[in-house]
Amino acid sequence: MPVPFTTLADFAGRLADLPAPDTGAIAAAEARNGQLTKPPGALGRLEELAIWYAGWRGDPRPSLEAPQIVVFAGNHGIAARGVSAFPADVTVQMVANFEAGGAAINQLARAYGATMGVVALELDQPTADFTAGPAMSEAEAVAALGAGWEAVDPAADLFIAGEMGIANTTAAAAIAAALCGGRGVDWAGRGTGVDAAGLELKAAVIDAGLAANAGALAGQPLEVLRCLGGREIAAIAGAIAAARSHRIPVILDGFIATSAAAVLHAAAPGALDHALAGHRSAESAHGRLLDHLGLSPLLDLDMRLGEGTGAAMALGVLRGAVACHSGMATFAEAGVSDG
Ligand SMILES: O=C(O)c1ccc[n+]([C@@H]2O[C@H](COP(=O)([O-])O)[C@@H](O)[C@H]2O)c1
Ligand SMILES: Cc1cc2nc[nH]c2cc1C
Repeated sequence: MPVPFTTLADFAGRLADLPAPDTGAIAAAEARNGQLTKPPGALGRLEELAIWYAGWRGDPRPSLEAPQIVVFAGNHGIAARGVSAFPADVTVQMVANFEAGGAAINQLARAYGATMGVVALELDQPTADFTAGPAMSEAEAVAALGAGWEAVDPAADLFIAGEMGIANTTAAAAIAAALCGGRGVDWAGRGTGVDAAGLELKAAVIDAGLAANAGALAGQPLEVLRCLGGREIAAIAGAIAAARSHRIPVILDGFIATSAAAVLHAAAPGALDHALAGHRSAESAHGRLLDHLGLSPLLDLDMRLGEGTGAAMALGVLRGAVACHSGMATFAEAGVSDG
């Protein structure tokens, strides 16, 4: 899909003009839900999910046939500070693994019938170390937002953005601190499995990043993304916005994907109305970030892999919700007494 912005201000303008769900489809889906052969409310949250999906697809009896998963990969200058349990080379190595079909997300995409693509973002050019200044120039941030925007297939009927980037839990935590308040210690987690000393180091790196970029951060969510984010995080923000422009519902993955979503929420309240939280990651601050966004995760499976894996598991739940809503008989059709 062609990229309709060339500056961060343009992108902010797109966020100010987002489509709403189809209220007629929501009303008709609610009416249908009330006639299906089950006690009222007996499918619990599945009912709310199916009605939400119907609204965004503009169809009171929708199908979910073309889910798309894209994994965005980026490298981070702060990786050189030792904030991850793994070396930065793992990012490019995992991209090869995604392309060969050997990663967890490849298996889950197949299991739940989604297409799966990988977008590697300038892996040989890590972002700048944000403890010394902005991670990205405006041109770099816009290019990454645009790569995410372009990756969304307008024909998809559900979108999941996954990510891969050694050190990106530190970037995500810095974004969360800048947007929600607090310090490094409040948002740093174990990521790929750092020890207690690693956790302390992460908190210090986040604090240094907040201090080094303080001038740019105040009240400017897209500046937070540029100064503290990574290319894959910016690409996820661009992809979530592109999906919204096509009324394609989104399932958010873990802590890093949610930090990208949080930037959109801060820039334009309501920008995440087409997104649901797929799961709560075991990354310690993820639950708090979801609370800040007013999102209630569908699953809590102690996962902390990223790649889109938690969201892919939730796709199975959404598929079930839509199948029941659109496939069940009504009381009248089935000749069942409706009490
Ligand atoms: O999705 C999550 O919540 C999540 C939590 C912890 C780690 N990860 C993944 O692990 C990598 C980042 O961890 P780290 O320790 O290098 O910052 C990155 O590739 C993420 O996909 C992902
Ligand atoms: C092996 C490995 C796989 C991953 N997938 C997402 N993040 C990851 C981090 C590591 C270290």
